[in-house]
Amino acid sequence: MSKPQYDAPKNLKKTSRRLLKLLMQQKSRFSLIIISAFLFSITMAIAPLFLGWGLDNVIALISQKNWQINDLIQALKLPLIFLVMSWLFISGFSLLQEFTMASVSETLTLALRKEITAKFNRLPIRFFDQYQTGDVLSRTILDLDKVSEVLQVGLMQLIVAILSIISGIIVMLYLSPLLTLAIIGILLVSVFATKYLSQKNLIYFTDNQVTLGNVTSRAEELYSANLLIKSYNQKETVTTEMEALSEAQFKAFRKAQFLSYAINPFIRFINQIGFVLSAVFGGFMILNGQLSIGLIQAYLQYVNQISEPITQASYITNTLQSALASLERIFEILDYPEEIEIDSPQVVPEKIDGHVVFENLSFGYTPKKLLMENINITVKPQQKVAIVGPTGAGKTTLINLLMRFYPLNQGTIYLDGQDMTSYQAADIRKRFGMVLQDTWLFEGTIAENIGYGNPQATPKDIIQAARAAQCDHFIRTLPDGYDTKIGGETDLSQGQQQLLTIARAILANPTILILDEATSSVDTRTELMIQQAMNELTKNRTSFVIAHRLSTIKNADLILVMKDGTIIEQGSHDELLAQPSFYANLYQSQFQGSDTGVLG
Ligand SMILES: Nc1ncnc2c1ncn2[C@@H]1O[C@H](COP(=O)(O)OP(=O)(O)OP(=O)(O)O)[C@@H](O)[C@H]1O
Repeated sequence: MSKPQYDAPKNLKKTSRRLLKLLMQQKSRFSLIIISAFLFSITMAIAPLFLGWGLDNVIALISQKNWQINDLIQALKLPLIFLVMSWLFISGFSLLQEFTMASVSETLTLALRKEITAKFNRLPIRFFDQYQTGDVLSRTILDLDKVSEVLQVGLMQLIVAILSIISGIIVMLYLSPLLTLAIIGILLVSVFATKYLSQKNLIYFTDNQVTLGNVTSRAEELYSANLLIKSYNQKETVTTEMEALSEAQFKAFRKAQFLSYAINPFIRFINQIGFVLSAVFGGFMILNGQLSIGLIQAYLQYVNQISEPITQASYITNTLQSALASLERIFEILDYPEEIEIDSPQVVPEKIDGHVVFENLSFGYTPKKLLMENINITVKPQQKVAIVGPTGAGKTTLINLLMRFYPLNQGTIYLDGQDMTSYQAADIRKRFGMVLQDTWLFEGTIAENIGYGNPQATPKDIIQAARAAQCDHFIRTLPDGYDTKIGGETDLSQGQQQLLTIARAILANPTILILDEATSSVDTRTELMIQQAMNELTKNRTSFVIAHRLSTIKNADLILVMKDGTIIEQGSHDELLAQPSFYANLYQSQFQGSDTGVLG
């Protein structure tokens, strides 16, 4: 897994604008939040005045000598009613805005998640070459989670904090401008302290995320390569490595936690200094008759009420920034250039003969370096093409180009005389079937796995395909037959898995078939069964086989011999052997006298 980057966003303005645009898609709910937060802050700003009013009424009453309990009730009645009402409003608004914000954030996250999923289907293979699986997962899971969490909590807090600060300061300025300016001065110190500490904290948290990422990806490797580790006796090395990574993660976590717990008490201490100073100055003002006791008590409540949001706001802006950086990483995937399709594609004809022509084809994975140049191949309908050549020769690349996984630098591939790019890639790919060495079976029943490429297939069709692929017999010996679940208790051998994928391809009934013969050795009987199944599969359709077995190569109508990215020879087995050739050399060195040699 590549290291996650939880740094500041590269383009703060642009990303914030884009986020706002996304939020504006839920305009009514977002407006409700703003209105509710506004009313919440106003009520918060007014509430202390009611308490002050009540307190002043009580002080005025007890300074008279003859007062009755009824007088006290009268003095407190109205202020208390207003106070209770304001607290009810505050709770109501708080509930409303938090609930609505959670729903806005979840809707936005769901929309992003759906957009990413849809995007994956449109991304070119080049994207998957460029980004590692771990990186993509961390963007689509961790980053998205972070955005959702920060939006839900952080954004709401920020909106409320800003509005509370503004409304609080307005009332404070009204009560005592001089004292308010002094308080703001002290609070600014705590703002800068918070900003500084939370930035440091973010760095520690980033470290924590990175070290956690390292531990996770190493653990992932350990599980998947467990067999390899055991067979190479690497247990100790791996354990030491894992311990070192876990140790580093522990240290980073401790640092991050310590600072995050230390920030609040420290900031609260500075704020308390502001509170004490206001109390002292307030005392003088009461003595000088400038303010009543009730109003000073209200004023002190304001100091508390704005100091918390002020420090909170400076803390949240950092968290928001890191969420914006996460969002940027998600946008990077969403903005990745998609497979280029022509504007008005041709409809793929119902019947395709499978006549394939590569004409003057050139291709390179990077624009600067060409791997293949001037490739010309003609394959007649229902021919079997064997592609052979040493490792890295370009066999897979040729198949990738046929499947339109990469755009050509030059040249054209024709299918039944029609330029393949005149069809939509997804439409034309439906006519191709692929059976690769890495058999892909998903968690589900055997029947579901075979029926994957043909949703309309009946159980009878599935059994028929399994028979043709020589796997009906072994499926019936399994505890639940075709309903046996793969991935649980049932472990299938490599050969059995290969047979199932062949059955799947037979059922999908593609016009053109791509086969990557397994190089791994299976027992002779299974090998024979696979061979028979493959023969069944390639019958009556054009097929391209990355061939490793001599029997396949000998039976092929056309052999393409590849070396260093190019086709150096082509012809039938007999044609190629009839003259001195690279193929003849390969054949003599690897196959003569044996029928089971492996080529490529
Ligand atoms: N996605 C890629 N990006 C860049 N270069 C690549 C990519 N895939 C393959 N190559 C390079 O292209 C060349 C041909 O690779 P290719 O996989 O087609 O060979 P191959 O004949 O199928 O090999 P093998 O028999 O080992 O599978 C190699 O030099 C390889 O390093």
